[in-house]
Amino acid sequence: MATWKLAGAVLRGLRQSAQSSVRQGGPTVSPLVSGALRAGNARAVYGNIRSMASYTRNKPHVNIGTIGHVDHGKTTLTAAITKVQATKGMANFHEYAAIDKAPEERARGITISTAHLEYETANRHYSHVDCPGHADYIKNMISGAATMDGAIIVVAASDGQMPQTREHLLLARQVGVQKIVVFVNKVDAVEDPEMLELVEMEMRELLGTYGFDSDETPIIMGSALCALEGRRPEIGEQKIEELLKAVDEWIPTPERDLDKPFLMPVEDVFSISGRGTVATGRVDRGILKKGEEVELVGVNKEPIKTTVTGMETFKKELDSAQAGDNSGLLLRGVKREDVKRGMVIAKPGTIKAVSKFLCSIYVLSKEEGGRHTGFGNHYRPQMYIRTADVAVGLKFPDGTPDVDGKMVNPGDNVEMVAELHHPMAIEPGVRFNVREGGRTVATGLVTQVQG
Ligand SMILES: Nc1nc2c(ncn2[C@@H]2O[C@H](COP(=O)(O)OP(=O)(O)OP(=O)(O)O)[C@@H](O)[C@H]2O)c(=O)[nH]1
Ligand SMILES: [Mg+2]
Repeated sequence: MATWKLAGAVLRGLRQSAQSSVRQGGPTVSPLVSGALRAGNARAVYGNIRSMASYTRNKPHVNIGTIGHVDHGKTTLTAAITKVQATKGMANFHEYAAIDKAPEERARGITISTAHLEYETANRHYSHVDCPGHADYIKNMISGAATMDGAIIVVAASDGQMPQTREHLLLARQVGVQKIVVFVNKVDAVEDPEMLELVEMEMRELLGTYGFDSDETPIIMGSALCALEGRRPEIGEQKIEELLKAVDEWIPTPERDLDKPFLMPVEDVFSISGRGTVATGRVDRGILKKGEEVELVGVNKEPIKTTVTGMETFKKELDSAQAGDNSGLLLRGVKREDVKRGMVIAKPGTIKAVSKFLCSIYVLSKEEGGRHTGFGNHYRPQMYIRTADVAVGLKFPDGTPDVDGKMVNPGDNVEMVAELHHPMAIEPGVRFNVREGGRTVATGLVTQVQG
């Protein structure tokens, strides 16, 4: 630990002279535009074709994705992976511009919405979500990460860890990602090999801080750009091979909850004219067959009843959607505007929309990127639950002495009562993040539903 801390200090010194490639935040996109962007991605999962191939479950399926600070090379790496796997017939090559395809993404050179794509290795079938690194779009990152079984964190060797390297590790952990593989990118742009060693030490320290295995986590160093451009295979293509091997070996195929009642949090929604509304997301638990009835739970007090008349994964037809699948469900008789990201699609009668619950909260310290000051009763931040984000009021439980004078300080663990602005599908054991003023300030767990 002591050496890591020291390494961190040395590295920070080194970096003062190094040029940072971090871009400044520009104007944010309007909700309308970002809605359109998201729908574009949902269409990767569900096509508008009536006759299509069926999805064959001949390999275990795992959901992964790229996370990390803005500009560190997540989209370039995603494109490079598909390029390398395409040469073996295990992927369709997605060019960089085909992943960041929205006009605003191209103009600003950043990822705004998540992009979903698929590829295979010899051992497994992967669904991959490329997340935005920019702090303004963390909402999209959280809902993308909520679908991952494991993640690749990309960190540029030229910059080392940056604010969203840390925040993404924290959020990934909090949404249930257990295992991470580190890709130290842009090694072509770094001349001093000592710099790479320091980045590795610093990343190991960070992994430990956020509850990941600091010693055993694989760290691969390479250049996504070289791999994509077919240059310097020793840091390009070969490193992509090493990365995929590490992902195959280090990220376990999760045990899926196939026996529990079906539940899928909605990540994206779009409509196909003449056919209906499609909701996409990663199935959390259970199995659903075509033609079965479901409920859309959340936002409204009462669920919306509907029937699933079609299901697909990456434009391939599914007979049933099961825990772990990244799927699109065609919903009968439901309007596009009635389905919202953050709702869940569940087996009827198995989960309720509630507004009020008891929770256990950990308030991040200043050093962890949290608040510098405490907060009191009736604190009103934004809560992120599964793929949802909703305004919340947090207050101390009834009977707390001196409620008006009581403060919760950074670094504290506290039990509080949460009241959501609108009801969501909540049950004990569900984890959430709390954000305010553009940063994550607390994480928590639902302990008891109150109504
Ligand atoms: N020198 C060098 N540049 C790279 C490498 N990988 C990516 N880049 C460049 O870094 C810039 C950012 O790459 P992106 O892949 O868009 O980064 P990102 O992490 O997806 O960025 P956001 O999604 O906006 O957070 C681009 O100009 C890339 O060409 C690399 O291995 N070496
Ligand atoms: Mg990107």
